[in-house]
Amino acid sequence: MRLADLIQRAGINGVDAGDAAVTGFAIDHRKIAPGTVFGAFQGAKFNAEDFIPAAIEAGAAAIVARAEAKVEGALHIASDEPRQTFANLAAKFFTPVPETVVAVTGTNGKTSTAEMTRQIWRMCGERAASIGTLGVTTPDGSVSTGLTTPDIVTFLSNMSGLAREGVTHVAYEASSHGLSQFRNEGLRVNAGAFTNFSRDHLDYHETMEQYFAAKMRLFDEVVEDGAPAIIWTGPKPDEWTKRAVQHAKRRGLQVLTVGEQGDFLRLAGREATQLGQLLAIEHAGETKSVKLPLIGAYQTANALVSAALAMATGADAAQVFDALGRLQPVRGRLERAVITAAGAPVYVDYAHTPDALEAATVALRPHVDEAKGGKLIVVFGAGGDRDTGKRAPMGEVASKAADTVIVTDDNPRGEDAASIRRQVLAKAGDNTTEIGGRREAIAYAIAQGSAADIILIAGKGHEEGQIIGSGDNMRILPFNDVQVARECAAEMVA
Ligand SMILES: CC(=O)N[C@H]1[C@@H](OP(=O)(O)OP(=O)(O)OC[C@H]2O[C@@H](n3ccc(=O)[nH]c3=O)[C@H](O)[C@@H]2O)O[C@H](CO)[C@@H](O)[C@@H]1O[C@H](C)C(=O)N[C@@H](C)C(=O)N[C@H](CCC(=O)O)C(=O)O
Ligand SMILES: Nc1ncnc2c1ncn2[C@@H]1O[C@H](COP(=O)(O)OP(=O)(O)OP(=O)(O)O)[C@@H](O)[C@H]1O
Ligand SMILES: N[C@H](CCC[C@H](N)C(=O)O)C(=O)O
Ligand SMILES: [Mg+2]
Repeated sequence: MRLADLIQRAGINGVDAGDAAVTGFAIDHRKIAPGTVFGAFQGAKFNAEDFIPAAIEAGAAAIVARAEAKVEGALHIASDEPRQTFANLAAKFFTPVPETVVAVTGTNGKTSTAEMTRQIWRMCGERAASIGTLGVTTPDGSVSTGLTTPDIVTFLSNMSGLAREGVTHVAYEASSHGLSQFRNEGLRVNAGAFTNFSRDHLDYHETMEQYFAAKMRLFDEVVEDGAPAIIWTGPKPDEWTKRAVQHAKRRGLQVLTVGEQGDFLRLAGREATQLGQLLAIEHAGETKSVKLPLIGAYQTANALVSAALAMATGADAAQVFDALGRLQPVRGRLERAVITAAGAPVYVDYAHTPDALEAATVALRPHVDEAKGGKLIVVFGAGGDRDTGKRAPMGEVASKAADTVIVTDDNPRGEDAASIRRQVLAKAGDNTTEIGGRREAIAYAIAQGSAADIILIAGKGHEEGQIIGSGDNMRILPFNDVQVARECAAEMVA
């Protein structure tokens, strides 16, 4: 492929690439082969501009970097926003791409929504895939990628790989890190969704304003002109929701609100049943009744946003409503791991923000048999090397929402686990106990649980390991909450 053609198609002016050919794209200088275009970005740990000479030595055909970067011996594609320019250029190389691509952002619910959108499409007969925290899920299986948002080269090559395998519909999760680092764009995005906004990741974004601005790049820049913007609006739309609507309107997108206050899909009624929820949904002047086979208000929210994404990109409404009734649970999201010998149901949930802990406990509270003196028992911790300011609010929320709370460890990474627990405990009430080892904490909760109780193990969801240490000392010890809960329940019987 000729570099000059890619440059022209990406709308980059003032660069003469001559006859140079392109063989690939890389953002890591160690992955350069002759003919590769190297994106040399300034990162949190490295300034890849330092690796430009080595990249050229290895045969880089061109370097996308700031104008100030020193490039000698290869074409310099200079840009004020090298990551964005690189994404746009690479996207012209990695083709074809799936016909229908949608992106989901928000603090909580991105993975669930991307995954449910994939399921709905599949039930509508499309070959669909999703990309996010759970990895890449295709019609043929799933592969874990480690990060919610892969790097831009992996993202774009995955997209074209999926298209080549015949996948026509992809829903991907646009994290704030990914959006602010231009890690998932360049290709046409047909619709975008915003689930909700609350505290998280302030270690990286510093302020709520900056965190919100990162998310709003989805509506401001990433989705195509005039695209549908699906926005969740709960019973009382908060300021962030209103601002998301403003962003979408300002860009001229087609705003489709969903929820108790929604215009496109209005949640007119929601009743908890033993195994799910009975929903009344208004759409296009008609009210449909849907038996959602999942519990918890938050799962209704994600299911409806997914339904709207599918409908807004061409799926038949009747088929979508039918699919809602057949949704499969999303791994690690209010997943019932086991019922103990004493009869206590144990749920695993990926809640790792104050808002998510609230949502998960609200979802489970109705299942506690209060008439029989049942308790909601919650085990959770907060991750190391992540937003420290969310820790005390998480402890406070859990101790208010649950009857018994056990604060334990969740991926301490490079931090001292005991110090993280202390921060979580700062505003927690007397109903809170501290047990460092996560297995011991889970065993303790399970030993307490009776048939009237509900046990919630929060924070790790689908994760398969406990991350301890950082840098060269980082280790991932195998750990899966569902499996450990089952083991602890079995040990009690033995
Ligand atoms: C803070 C952060 O987001 N970092 C991500 C970011 O790194 P960075 O650009 O700052 O990279 P860097 O390590 O400083 O290196 C700068 C550049 O030098 C290059 N390099 C580096 C070394 C070398 O020898 N040669 C070389 O060329 C690197 O490839 C990179 O392009 O870009 C990298 C590649 O795209 C990511 O792997 C990396 O994720 C790190 C590992 C990470 O932990 N990220 C987490 C926080 C994250 O992004 N999480 C969100 C989930 C959030 C959520 O779900 O709520 C996600 O979307 O996954
Ligand atoms: N719509 C929602 N409203 C409030 N809380 C939610 C919502 N959806 C999910 N949650 C909570 O957030 C947790 C994580 O859900 P999910 O993995 O779908 O979110 P995410 O946005 O992808 O998270 P991450 O940022 O870690 O990738 C759930 O286990 C639940 O506790
Ligand atoms: N995507 C989130 C996941 C957090 C999960 C929790 N188990 C933790 O380690 O904090 C993050 O990287 O912040
Ligand atoms: Mg996710």
